[in-house]
Amino acid sequence: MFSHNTLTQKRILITGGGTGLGKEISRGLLQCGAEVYICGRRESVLQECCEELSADTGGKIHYRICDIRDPDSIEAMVDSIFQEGPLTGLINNAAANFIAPTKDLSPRGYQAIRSTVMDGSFYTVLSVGKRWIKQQIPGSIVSNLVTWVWTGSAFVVPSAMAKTAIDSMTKSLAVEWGRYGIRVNAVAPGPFPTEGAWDKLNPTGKSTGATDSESVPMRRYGKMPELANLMTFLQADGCEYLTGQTIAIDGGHHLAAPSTFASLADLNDDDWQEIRDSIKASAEKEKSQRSTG
Ligand SMILES: CCCCCCCCC/C=C/C(=O)SCCNC(=O)CCNC(=O)[C@H](O)C(C)(C)COP(=O)(O)OP(=O)(O)OC[C@H]1O[C@@H](n2cnc3c(N)ncnc32)[C@H](O)[C@@H]1OP(=O)(O)O
Ligand SMILES: NC(=O)C1=CN([C@@H]2O[C@H](COP(=O)(O)OP(=O)(O)OC[C@H]3O[C@@H](n4cnc5c(N)ncnc54)[C@H](OP(=O)(O)O)[C@@H]3O)[C@@H](O)[C@H]2O)C=CC1
Repeated sequence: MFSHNTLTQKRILITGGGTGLGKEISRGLLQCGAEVYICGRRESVLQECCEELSADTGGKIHYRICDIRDPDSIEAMVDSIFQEGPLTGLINNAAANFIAPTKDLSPRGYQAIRSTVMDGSFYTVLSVGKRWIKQQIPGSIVSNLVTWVWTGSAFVVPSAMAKTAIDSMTKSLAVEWGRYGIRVNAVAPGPFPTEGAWDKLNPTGKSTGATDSESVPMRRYGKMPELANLMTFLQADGCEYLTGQTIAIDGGHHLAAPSTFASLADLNDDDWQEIRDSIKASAEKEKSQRSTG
């Protein structure tokens, strides 16, 4: 779809780029000639991802350890990247999520999601955007959202709220920063199975609904190269007039309900306990690998 030099001269930071969708988007950007920076909290995961993608693509990929909930950590990361040369693009992809009945959420549970998805994306945009404005460099910001920005979703309320906030940031900043040549867009994927998301959203196989491919009009999950191609298009030159948009890539899912977790209302307390235990086991495994945060 694109040539190997579509993104030559582009230097793109993708948060949470060491796993899942972020890793496959990184692969796509590298195949088109971009230099890529990824970040996350687990050094071993980032290191392995860089080794694998550089061997597979021959492209230039670097990592930074960073907790995007901490604005100082972001500033240090962005500063060190700009010392090697300015970025041309930013992809807000890092996120946190788990399914839970909202009545069972503690303030800390809500904050864990909000601080990553809403605050983390905003802090990163601010850190990169203010440098672009000061240095008079144009740039492309793309946030990885979800179709719940239009539909909402039960049982993942903090995620739906925080993603919707970033949808609003996308529209607002497209206007405020248009005069600096900074484009601000977003994508809203439907289901693209990853270990990280499925461990937190369908841990026991009982939480179908949003994660069920049969309810997608195209009767299949998204394929990673499809999302990587959309991200490449939004980071490439040629359609700079495109800004302030959130583009769905979901096989028509949100136009043909249920693309949400509304159906989980049928689960009982025992189901929810089993789900919570399973999510906790996945989160603890990831935490034991963290270098920060
Ligand atoms: C359209 C179709 C699309 C199809 C479907 C796809 C939709 C995609 C939309 C978005 C998808 C994603 O974002 S998927 C991304 C998945 N990846 C991740 O989540 C990676 C990052 N995750 C994490 O860091 C952790 O898992 C997470 C728990 C969120 C945060 O870790 P922390 O160390 O910061 O926090 P902890 O101390 O463990 O927990 C903080 C509080 O949260 C509570 N908590 C933790 N798990 C809980 C649970 N299951 N139920 C209730 N509460 C829970 C704890 O009890 C704590 O509260 P107290 O008890 O009060 O202390
Ligand atoms: N999979 C799907 O079907 C869909 C996914 N999405 C979106 O795609 C994105 C990627 O999800 P997916 O790949 O499935 O899930 P993953 O769990 O694989 O990705 C989340 C990434 O974010 C990083 N991360 C989480 N918290 C922080 C933090 N505080 N600081 C820095 N990095 C952090 C994680 O790394 P680490 O733990 O090392 O910090 C991890 O690499 C998310 O924004 C998600 O909402 C949207 C719609 C559908």
